[in-house]
Amino acid sequence: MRVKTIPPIVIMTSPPPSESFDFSHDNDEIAAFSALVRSSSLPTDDDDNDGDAASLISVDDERLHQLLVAHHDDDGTIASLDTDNREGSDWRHNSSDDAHVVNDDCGGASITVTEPTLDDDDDDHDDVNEDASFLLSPTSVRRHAQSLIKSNNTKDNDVVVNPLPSRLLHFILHKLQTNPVLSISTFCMGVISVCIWAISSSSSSSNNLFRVSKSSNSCDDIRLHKTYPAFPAEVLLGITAPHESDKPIHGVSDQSQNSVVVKPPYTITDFQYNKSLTYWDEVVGAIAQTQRNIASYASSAEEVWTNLTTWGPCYPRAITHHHRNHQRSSNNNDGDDDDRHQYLRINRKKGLDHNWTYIVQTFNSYNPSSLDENIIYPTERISNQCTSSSSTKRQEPPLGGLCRPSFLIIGQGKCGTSSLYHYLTGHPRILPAKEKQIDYFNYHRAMPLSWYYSHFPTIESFLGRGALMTGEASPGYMPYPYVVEAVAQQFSSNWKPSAANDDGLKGLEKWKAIVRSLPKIIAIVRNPIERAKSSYKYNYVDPAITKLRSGSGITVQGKRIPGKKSDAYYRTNHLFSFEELAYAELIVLKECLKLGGSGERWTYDEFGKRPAAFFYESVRRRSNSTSTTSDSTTPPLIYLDEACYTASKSKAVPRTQWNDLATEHPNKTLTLPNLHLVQSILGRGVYTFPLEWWYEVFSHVAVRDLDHIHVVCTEDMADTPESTMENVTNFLGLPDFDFTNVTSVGRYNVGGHRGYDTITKLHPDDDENHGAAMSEDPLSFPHDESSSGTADEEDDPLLTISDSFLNELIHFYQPYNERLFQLIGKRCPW
Ligand SMILES: Nc1ncnc2c1ncn2[C@@H]1O[C@H](COP(=O)(O)OS(=O)(=O)O)[C@@H](OP(=O)(O)O)[C@H]1O
Repeated sequence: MRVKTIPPIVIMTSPPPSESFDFSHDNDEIAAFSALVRSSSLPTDDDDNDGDAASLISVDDERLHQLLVAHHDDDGTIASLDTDNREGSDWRHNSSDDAHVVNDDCGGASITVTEPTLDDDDDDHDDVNEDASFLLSPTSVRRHAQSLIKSNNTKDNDVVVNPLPSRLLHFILHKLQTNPVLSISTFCMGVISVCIWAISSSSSSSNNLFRVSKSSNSCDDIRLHKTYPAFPAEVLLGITAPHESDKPIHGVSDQSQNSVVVKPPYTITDFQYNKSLTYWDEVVGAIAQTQRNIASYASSAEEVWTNLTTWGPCYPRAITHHHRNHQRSSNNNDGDDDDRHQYLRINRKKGLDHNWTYIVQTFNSYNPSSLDENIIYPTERISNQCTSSSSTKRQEPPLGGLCRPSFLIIGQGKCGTSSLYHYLTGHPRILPAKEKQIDYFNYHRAMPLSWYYSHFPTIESFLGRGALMTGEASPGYMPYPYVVEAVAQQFSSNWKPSAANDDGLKGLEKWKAIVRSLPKIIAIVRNPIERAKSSYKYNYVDPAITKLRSGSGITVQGKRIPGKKSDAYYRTNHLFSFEELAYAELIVLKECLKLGGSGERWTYDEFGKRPAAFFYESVRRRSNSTSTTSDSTTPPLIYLDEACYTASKSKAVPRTQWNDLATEHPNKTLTLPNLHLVQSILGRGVYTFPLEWWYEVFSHVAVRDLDHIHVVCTEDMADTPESTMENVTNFLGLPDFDFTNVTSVGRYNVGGHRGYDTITKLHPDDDENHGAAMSEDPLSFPHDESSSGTADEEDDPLLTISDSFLNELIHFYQPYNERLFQLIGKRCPW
């Protein structure tokens, strides 16, 4: 039987109006609804046939809307789902005029469908507005289901209606009743996931736990991997998988059929052996507690709610602003707890008055093309409340329901961070951020933390998808010690770099605990000469040509450079070659990075003389140590980006390192803003210096069992992508996953700056656009294995390097590369 891919609608029945909830009670309405399902032609799975079943019907929400509207006159059913205004969980009220009760003609039970509001725009949106109800008779439900079958031109057995134990539904509804606004999404997502699981498990004679149809043209779409609906709800809700004996198999695609078969890639046992997961204890604790609660049927709403809304890296769902007013004044996250209890107290009383009987929740989880809608992000971006003042930061909006990143890909820029990010988020247990690069810790630090977290999926997405983590990739993090400091202090207020040295073992234990609370750090490094060429193109050639072409008033020697000329014209007349720029920088770097050079002095002055400086002790310790380097000829910690590049000479010569160049080639001295990174096309490839600051915080020689930083070689990602990704996965403590389908899609952001999300297929024949993209882009350089150069690019005179300069570069980088390999404990092939 083929399972339909249309999004499911969950129709749930209400709990009895009693505060002490009896899970074994079979509500009349459930029985009536079960009868309704049985009396329809749809198959059910109520094995013991005792009516202990409510039903889940897969139906497209748009379709349902149409159907409901269509039936309005027939039987008085009101259909007022406001599909226009719905985005994520942002459901809106319907007008009370639209609601009225229907006398049903099937089983004597009338069914009220109440649409909850989760409209975050409204401060006072805590209660479900009963006026917003719309009403649906059992007859119309059946009719809708039947017409749906017809309208979709499917065979009967394409729609599967499965029962869920009514006590489970009672249980869930009870939660909704006691805390409707806050927990509704969580539970609906859980139930939807259960439905999917139930549907697929009953519909397949094989061991498949999930089946997701593949849309015709999406099979090659990497994003498909992010739509796997495997989920923890089955574990969470205490439901055992049907094939317990099956060891879980990690996400597998069955390409032979028109479907992708996915098995949940982990079970609770995976967690038990995977201690490296930062929040392992929380996850296991939440699962275990929830299972116990369900098993005993004696849990309090608070307990279960807490467990379900504190998932892995997510903060408990915050209370609405309205209820925050009731709490004692508190600006920190602990306020959430007070809020919750207060809210529950109020709502438990109120809950009795709620006439919740059915909730319709739609969730469009299976359409790969609408991936972005599938991930429920916070409905409101909080940027409007932000200013740069630190007092504003103290009044952080609550973090409830938001999730923090568990890993940061910190760079280096032009080393394949886009590919690494996309490959990694192809793992079914990782949810992507709203965008690859958030740049919070370098550019947007003044924004509240909630702004940062609003770029990540919410707790509902985590629960619904069975995700274990999310993360981002901002290459602008790596070069800056102040970013290391910001990350450490953001996630742990106790951090100080010397913690591990404070008082022997105790200090070390303290340090471990602190580091475990930080996101894991992933860095990627590439042959520095190749990186430099990529940067030259991205940071210099492309922006310069774009600007020149636009004729935006760039002058040389007082004369305006004409716009709309050919690229070749600009390259020949107005651009420095790679070698020219790199040579100028090399002189500066050599002086800066020598033992006792300006970099060492500058860094010591900046950090080693101010006890309040975050890295004070690190800098002093390392400057006294003779064993920090492999060859004793390179200096200790250097803040390369700040220390090595001198200030502007003039507007026309923004770096004094370009002084000679400007004199020799006045026609190429462009007064362009945003060429600042060109100062460090070579420097950013001396990876050891920026990384050592990160290692000061995230690694410790004495603690081999706790490495919180992992470095990937770009060339390994190019040559052996699957095993490279497997290493990253192991580092993150995630279940194994076969990345073949993810990495074989191609590479991201190839050739200058095509966009972080733009894929270039590995074999040009596979990609119609590839050729076009490359022919637009004749400027490039001789590439190594990891790059994507073409013969055309290799001919570009701007990129030609003399043998002597190439050797000089190799010689320059060699000691720093060795020092890097010693730091990271492995060698890259350069
Ligand atoms: N899988 C894989 N293996 C090897 N190399 C790869 C891979 N994916 C991307 N790339 C190359 O990485 C360069 C882009 O790096 P980033 O995405 O980090 O750039 S950015 O800093 O975010 O702008 C860019 O380099 P250039 O093409 O030389 O510019 C990409 O081609």
